[in-house]
Amino acid sequence: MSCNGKVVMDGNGVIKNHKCRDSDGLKNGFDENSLIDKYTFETLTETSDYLKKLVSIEPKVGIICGSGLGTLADALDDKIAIPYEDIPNFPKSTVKGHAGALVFGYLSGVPVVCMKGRFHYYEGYPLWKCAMPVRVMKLLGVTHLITTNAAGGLNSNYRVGDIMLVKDHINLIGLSGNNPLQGPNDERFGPRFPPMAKAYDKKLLEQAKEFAKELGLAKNIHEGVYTCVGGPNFETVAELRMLNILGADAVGMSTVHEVITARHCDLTVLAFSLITNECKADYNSMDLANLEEILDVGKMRQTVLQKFVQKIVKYISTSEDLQQ
Ligand SMILES: O=P(O)(O)O[C@H]1O[C@H](CO)[C@@H](O)[C@H]1O
Ligand SMILES: Nc1nc2[nH]cnc2c(=O)[nH]1
Repeated sequence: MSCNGKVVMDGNGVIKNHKCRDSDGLKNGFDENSLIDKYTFETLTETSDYLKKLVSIEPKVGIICGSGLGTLADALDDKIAIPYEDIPNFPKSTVKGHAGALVFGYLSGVPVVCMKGRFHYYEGYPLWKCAMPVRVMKLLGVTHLITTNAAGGLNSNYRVGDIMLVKDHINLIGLSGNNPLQGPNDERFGPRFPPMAKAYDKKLLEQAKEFAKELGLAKNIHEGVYTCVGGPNFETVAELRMLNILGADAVGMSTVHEVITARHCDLTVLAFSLITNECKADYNSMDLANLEEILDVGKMRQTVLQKFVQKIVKYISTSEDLQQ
């Protein structure tokens, strides 16, 4: 369970003052030897056990709904929604467009669990905490993660409403020394030094591209590189120019730490961005990104994206190549 005592952490989750450990160092779910106060395997198992007792559905696919994409969870059959505040050790959603519930149910007959609302670094949560639900999904039996986001299009060929399948990422936050896997490594989740060169499953990506075409999105589907910045402010013109030079096609404030955590514990990953705004690296441009417009684009695409995700989930459940 989470700590009720006084804990003072810096922005990276590094503890400054912790007054509520017991002698085994794990009473409150934290590892005493860690400079970073991360949940242990046991703490996360407490969370997954709580959910297993509450819900009989055994999810195979985990879905993370991006900003304005919570309606992906609405398409589930036989839904059971559990508010984050009722789940032990779960953070709370604080951003508009992220409802804050874990939704269990079936998509195309396949048992799934959806995060209707994700956690962002700019909300004040350290990266490991933003990504902790991915480990809970793993402990629930999930083998595949579909993570989605709203993102600004850096690639000049991208238009609002397009979908970018993520083929790779640039972990800007990680390259500057902040990573969800920081701190002691628990081999029960995965290795100390996980490779990230093939983080996004190529076969799943190719298949998703075909599904997008079947849904009439041939002109709107791309594959590209996503980059995650800390936020919450949108980028300056100089920053957009830098991101273009780095080779990023879309920019957002999420997803990368989830994918790293998922690959670390060997989940197969598909990620896609809904391009909600075009990032104009031009001082004369009058287009300024704003949340309302971003959420509107999610609404505009909700029906087709529900069908898109349904097709992907069905494919995951039937494709032998993807069985783990
Ligand atoms: O990445 P998701 O959660 O879709 O949200 C994106 O949209 C928000 C900005 O409006 C930011 O949180 C950005 O990361
Ligand atoms: N950082 C960032 N996140 C976004 N999410 C949606 N659009 C944007 C954007 O332009 N920049």
